Amino acid sequence: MNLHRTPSALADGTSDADGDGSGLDVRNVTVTYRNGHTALRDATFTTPRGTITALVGVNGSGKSTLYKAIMGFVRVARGTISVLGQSVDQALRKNLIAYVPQAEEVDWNFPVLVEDVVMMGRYGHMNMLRIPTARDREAVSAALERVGMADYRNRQIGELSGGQKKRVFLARALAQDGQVILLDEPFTGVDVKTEDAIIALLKGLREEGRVMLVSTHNLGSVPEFCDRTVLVKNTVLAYGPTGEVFTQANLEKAFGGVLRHFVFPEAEAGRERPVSVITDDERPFVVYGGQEGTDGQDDADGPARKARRGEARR
Ligand SMILES: Nc1ncnc2c1ncn2[C@@H]1O[C@H](COP(=O)(O)OP(=O)(O)OP(=O)(O)O)[C@@H](O)[C@H]1O
Repeated sequence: MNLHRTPSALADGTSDADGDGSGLDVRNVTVTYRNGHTALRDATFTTPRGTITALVGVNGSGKSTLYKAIMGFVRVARGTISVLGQSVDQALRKNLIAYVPQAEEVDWNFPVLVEDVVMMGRYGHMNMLRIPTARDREAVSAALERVGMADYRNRQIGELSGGQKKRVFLARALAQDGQVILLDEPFTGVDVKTEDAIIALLKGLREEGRVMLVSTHNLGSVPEFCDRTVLVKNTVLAYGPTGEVFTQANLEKAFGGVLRHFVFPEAEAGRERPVSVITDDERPFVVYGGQEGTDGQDDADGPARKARRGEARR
């Protein structure tokens, strides 16, 4: 767990379009809303390029506030945020930050076609008249193809299922060519197949060196695809590699009594270790004998996958 890293931003806040190779650097950030409520206090974490980071915390812990700060939607009262070695303003001007919203944030009655939603990702690349070029159209087609939604491009967005809508917003982030992609609870209301498809896509984007921040309540899926974790509770409680941060003790600190936590001390046939199930959601995080993650004695599917699919044996 790395709590005190050297800031990776360049001293003058500038660098080339791709940044200096550093990822996201949030340092001592405090956000106070107009009503005087301080939603985030002295929050610090850093995550490099080519990573997927889980943002985990209870409702109201400050995850969305952190996203708003990274997107420049709220004023940061204290602290600094550096995006690929640049200030938030510079990163926004270069379209480096993309956001995939929660379904509830969108007015689905607004009549707009799928391809138009994805084209919105290109706005920052267009001039003031917003007339799409061949390159913009190609980017939209490629993004829709990549998320498996090419056949839906002329459908109204409001007619799609929850999982399909999520994919369309992911396509918008891809069309934008965002290098830092903030995903707000991408798995809420999606089935396991779509979740797997989204995870596969995120892993591909990680290979391309992008930075993904994923807020999620699906604790069971975090060790499976998030190499890093940030635990939020009005501040950042801990951050770093998931193997170090995503522990039972830390989760209890982050969730307090909010988590449902079952311990099954009796060994199952052939098992000698207790089994803990930690969940604030229908897909739990399972701890075997105090060890999280993979279990050599398990079958090939592994406990994390079973947990995610709600197949943890009880
Ligand atoms: N515009 C606002 N004005 C005042 N307080 C706000 C505002 N937006 C959020 N808050 C408060 O700030 C705190 C953090 O809210 P935030 O939306 O960041 O939580 P969250 O972790 O994203 O929650 P969830 O998991 O429910 O999405 C909450 O107490 C919330 O009531």
